Amino acid sequence: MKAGASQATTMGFSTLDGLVMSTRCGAIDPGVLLHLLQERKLSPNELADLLYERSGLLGVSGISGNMQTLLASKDAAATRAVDLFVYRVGREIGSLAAAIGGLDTLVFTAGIGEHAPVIRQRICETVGWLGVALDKELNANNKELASTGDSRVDVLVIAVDAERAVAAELLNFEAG
Ligand SMILES: Nc1ncnc2c1ncn2[C@@H]1O[C@H](COP(=O)(O)OP(=O)(O)O)[C@@H](O)[C@H]1O
Ligand SMILES: CC(=O)OP(=O)(O)O
Repeated sequence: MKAGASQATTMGFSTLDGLVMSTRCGAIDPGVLLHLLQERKLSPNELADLLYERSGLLGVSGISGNMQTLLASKDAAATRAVDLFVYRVGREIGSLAAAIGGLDTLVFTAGIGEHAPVIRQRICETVGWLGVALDKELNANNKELASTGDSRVDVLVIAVDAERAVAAELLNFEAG
C-alpha cells in the first residue's frame, strides 16, 4: 500500500499465485505445469485439484496444511514446510518493498498473521535488513504494535475483516 492505495499484491489472475498457502502451491514455474500435463499425463481437472487442494503446506509436508499442526510437529517434513513458508514470505516482503520504494509499516493479519507469534518473529528476523525490529514480548502477547521503539518499520498485528473490505468495494462500485 502507498498513500492508502494498493500498489502490488502477491496474488495474480487467480488465488494460486504468490505465497505458498495451506493447500495451494503459490508461484510455480510454468514448466512444471507443462511437465505434469505432457509427461505425467494429468488431466486439466487433476492438475487443478493438485494445485488448489493438495499442494502448499500440505503438499510439502505430506502432513497437514494447518500451520498450527505443523508447528506442533517434530517431523522434518513439517519443519521443511514451515521453513519454506517463512522463506517465501521474506522474499515477497523484499519484492513488495522494492515495488513501493521502501517500507514504513509491516502488517500481519488473518489466520497465521494474527495467531502465530513464532512465525511473525521468524519473518521479522528475515526482513531485519529492511529495518524491521520486533519487540519479542509485545509480539508474544499479540499486541497491535509489536515493533521496538527504535524500529525503522512499525510492525502491526491487525484483525482481518475481509468481508467488510469486499462490501465496501462493492458499494463503491455500485455508486460509481
Ligand atoms: N494459534 C495459531 N498458531 C498457528 N497457526 C494458527 C493459529 N491459529 C490459526 N492458525 C493458522 O491460520 C490458518 C488459517 O487461517 P484462515 O483464517 O483460515 O485463513 P486466511 O488466513 O487465509 O484468512 C491455518 O493454517 C491455521 O493453522
Ligand atoms: C483468497 C484467500 O486468501 O483465500 P484463503 O483465505 O482461502 O487463503
